[in-house]
Amino acid sequence: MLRSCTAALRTLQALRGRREGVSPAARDPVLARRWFSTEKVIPKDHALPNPSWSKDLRLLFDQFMKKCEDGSWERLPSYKSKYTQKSEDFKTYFLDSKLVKEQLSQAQLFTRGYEDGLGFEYVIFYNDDEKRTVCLFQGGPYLQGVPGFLHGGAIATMIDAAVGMCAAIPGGIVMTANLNINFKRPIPLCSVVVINSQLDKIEGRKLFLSCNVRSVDEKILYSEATGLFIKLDPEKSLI
Ligand SMILES: CCCCCCCC/C=C\CCCCCCCC(=O)SCCNC(=O)CCNC(=O)[C@H](O)C(C)(C)COP(=O)(O)OP(=O)(O)OC[C@H]1O[C@@H](n2cnc3c(N)ncnc32)[C@H](O)[C@@H]1OP(=O)(O)O
Repeated sequence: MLRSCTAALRTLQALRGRREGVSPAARDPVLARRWFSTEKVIPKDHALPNPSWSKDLRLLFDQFMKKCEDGSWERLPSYKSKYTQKSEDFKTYFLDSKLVKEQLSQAQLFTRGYEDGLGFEYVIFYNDDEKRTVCLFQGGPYLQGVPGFLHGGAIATMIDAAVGMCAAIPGGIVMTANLNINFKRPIPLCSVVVINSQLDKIEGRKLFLSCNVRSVDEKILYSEATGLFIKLDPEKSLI
């Protein structure tokens, strides 16, 4: 655990050192391309391995990618701020266009706001026949609560995101109305856990889901949760 935390912190220090005294475009090739060329920037998909991923996370990732080959499972891509169809629909139906233009240009997904390895490293796989998701999650050193363990809010965030995706694929534009979590064992910082979520029932606009968080060898049950997600009504304002 300590070795992967140290590696993530060292990468951050190296990046910071490299940044001193250079212009933003000189240190960021993506930014440079945006400023100096008309070439379209391809947003980075964060649900793919990077050097901060531990051996456990890579092994599990490879296993699930194998399961994707026959089409029964699907890896869900994940972006910091790319506009997916769902988020565009959300903005169209539920947000004021002035607010979208003026205030959301800096916005990015909470779980993707950290540099590689320091915060939430995860990938979610979806099985449509079984209406369930599996999220492989490695919580980095900036998610600490009690020393050496993940903050409960970070665990809740990851559960919300994983269960939320399991609700959003069949449900469309949904929001969390209720999330009930039992924290049964503390999760060691920088370890890998598996978050299993499933859709239990749909009643009108209500989607009921359940979830458990386990160790890679499935021997430790870290948390259990249930969630209620509501499909938003485009006739109703959120504000
Ligand atoms: C998840 C994916 C989303 C995809 C879409 C965008 C794409 C973005 C891309 C990438 C996302 C990455 C993933 C992020 C994941 C994180 C998700 C979150 O954390 S969401 C933030 C926290 N949640 C809030 O802030 C909601 C605050 N609450 C509300 O705004 C309203 O309460 C809302 C919309 C949830 C429901 O309001 P109403 O007016 O539409 O519906 P009413 O009539 O109140 O309820 C409908 C039914 O549900 C029951 N209900 C509502 N809340 C309940 C509750 N808390 N407990 C029990 N029942 C409840 C009611 O009793 C009613 O039931 P009866 O139809 O009469 O049987």
